[in-house]
Amino acid sequence: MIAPSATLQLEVPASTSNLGPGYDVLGLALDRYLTVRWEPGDHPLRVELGGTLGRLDPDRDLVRASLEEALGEPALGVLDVRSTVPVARGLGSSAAARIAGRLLALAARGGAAIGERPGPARVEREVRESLLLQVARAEGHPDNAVPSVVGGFVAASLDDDTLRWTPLPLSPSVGMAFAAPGVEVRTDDARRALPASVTHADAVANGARLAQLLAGLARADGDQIAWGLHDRLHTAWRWPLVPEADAARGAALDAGAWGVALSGSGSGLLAFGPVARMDEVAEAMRTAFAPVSGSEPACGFAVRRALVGAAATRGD
Ligand SMILES: Nc1ncnc2c1ncn2[C@@H]1O[C@H](COP(=O)(O)OP(=O)(O)OP(=O)(O)O)[C@@H](O)[C@H]1O
Ligand SMILES: N[C@@H](CCO)C(=O)O
Repeated sequence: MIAPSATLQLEVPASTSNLGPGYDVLGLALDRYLTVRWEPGDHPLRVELGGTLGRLDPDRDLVRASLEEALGEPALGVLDVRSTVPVARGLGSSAAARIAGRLLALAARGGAAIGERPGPARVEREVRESLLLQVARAEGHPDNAVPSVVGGFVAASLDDDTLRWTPLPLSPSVGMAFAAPGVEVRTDDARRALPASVTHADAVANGARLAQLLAGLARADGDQIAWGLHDRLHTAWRWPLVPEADAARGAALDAGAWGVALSGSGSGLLAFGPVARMDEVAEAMRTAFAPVSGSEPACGFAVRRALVGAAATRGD
């Protein structure tokens, strides 16, 4: 049984993924955060959940499960886990939780990953690559894990258990807004909804859109982004899982967005447009989702890219 020698605290940014045709490849860290604090103690680990995690069962917390899996033994003390990332809405909450648990385990074992210096401490390179591989394997895809650990906009792939990733340019003039209905879409379910194969024509068309999307995002070309967001690998099968998705996309476009894609596997949508329009776009989408009755109210907010990935933060 193990507890940290001093309080450990870290934050992990949310991530949106796919961005239309970049299925299982494109990922972007966003400025919503999972914050975790592990305090020493000599009693069995007590988990306290807050923010968007308040409805979850502390006994089945994914941060704790990842921490204890990585430790290989039970943890002691108090684990305070709170989040501003909506759960099962397409913002990579599960990847963030897995990253947090593994980073805490590394720090408790004396790894230099986090917690040794005051203020933000980035993850060391070797530790980072190993962590990325573990989380990408656990998730089954790398497009949430990579941006949440390294920050920014990335392309990532996990082929034959080899992880490759590269940063990508994103113009600061590209604004983004996220909104989701009150119902969740679990990634496992959304992956099961996909066909086993797609046509050659669809694969070619997707590559063409992806290339245009990346060029458009690099230089904030709204028309190019709008054209590039059309996807033929996953969206057609998942869009029907999101109630009022057509209404929310229409509302976003009416409010000035260039284009809209599923965020991750849904149920959230991510809109792109001029930075100055994004509060209104988010509110328009949220309003369109509001009539959907679910476990929680609809949400909507403008988002910005998070340049810094998972990092230690100074405790109180
Ligand atoms: N801290 C946590 N503790 C326990 N379970 C969590 C935690 N964070 C997320 N989860 C679980 O992860 C699941 C959501 O993960 P899922 O991969 O389906 O969606 P997501 O990661 O929020 O979005 P996406 O993968 O589409 O970007 C939920 O079932 C939720 O219970
Ligand atoms: N690329 C993954 C992201 C899920 O967060 C999917 O679309 O299933």
